Amino acid sequence: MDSIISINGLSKIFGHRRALNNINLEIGKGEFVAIFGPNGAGKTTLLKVMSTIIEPTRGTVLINSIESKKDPSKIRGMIGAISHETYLYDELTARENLVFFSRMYGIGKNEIDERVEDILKSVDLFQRADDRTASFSRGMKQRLSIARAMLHHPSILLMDEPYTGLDQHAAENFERVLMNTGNSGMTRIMITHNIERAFELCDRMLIMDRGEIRFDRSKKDIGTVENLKEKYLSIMAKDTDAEGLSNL
Ligand SMILES: Nc1ncnc2c1ncn2[C@@H]1O[C@H](COP(=O)(O)OP(=O)(O)OP(=O)(O)O)[C@@H](O)[C@H]1O
Repeated sequence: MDSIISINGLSKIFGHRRALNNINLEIGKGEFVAIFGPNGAGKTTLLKVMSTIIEPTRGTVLINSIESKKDPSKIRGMIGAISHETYLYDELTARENLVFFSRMYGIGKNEIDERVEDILKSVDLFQRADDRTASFSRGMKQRLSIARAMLHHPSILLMDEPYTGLDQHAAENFERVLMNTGNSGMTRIMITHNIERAFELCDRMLIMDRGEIRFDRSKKDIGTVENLKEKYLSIMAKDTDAEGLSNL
């Protein structure tokens, strides 16, 4: 496998709490990976270490063969991130938000207008480009935050519970936009409690518990979403402290 992310012996300890325990993980270019697990399993910490927001206590993360600790700003340039927080400015229009972030990403002045227009079209918000973000629905804001995360053409997209607050229709729109992003061979990793939707979208499923990866299989090998749910439940049954069953 041609790895774009290579994680070796990764641990993160906060005070006396071990959030990640000796994680080893290879993710191939263009893969779409789902990460499941109960609250406190370490999912967000893993994504934050990948995106250089948090430094590991031990171990290494290589992105495109570059060690993240050695060149965090280069790593950030390769990564786009989406979470349930949109990180948009409500008082600015959609276009103004994207122009602002383009400048932050250091995109050349004469490229910005065209890039912003193209990306607004790809997330179906071109008609609303000059409306204030405050007037947008949760789903529209989430699509605008995909646009923000994609402005600098990242090779990796990290998503932390992107479905939060989206209704069925908004979730479908979000997925359509997300699937369009796969055309460029972008690698995508998504934390979610939504096993059904993730099983449809992703090609590889990880289950984390207590800072460890307890399950890692391709969708093809798992076969059906019922098999995945069964596996999830059997892992959680062994962990009496685990939460998250109600989210199934
Ligand atoms: N900044 C921090 N300081 C101290 N402890 C932290 C910090 N961030 C995370 N932790 C702890 O690390 C563990 C893993 O947290 P993390 O947020 O990665 O879990 P998660 O799997 O993303 O959970 P959730 O599904 O609730 O978002 C938890 O016990 C959490 O309390």
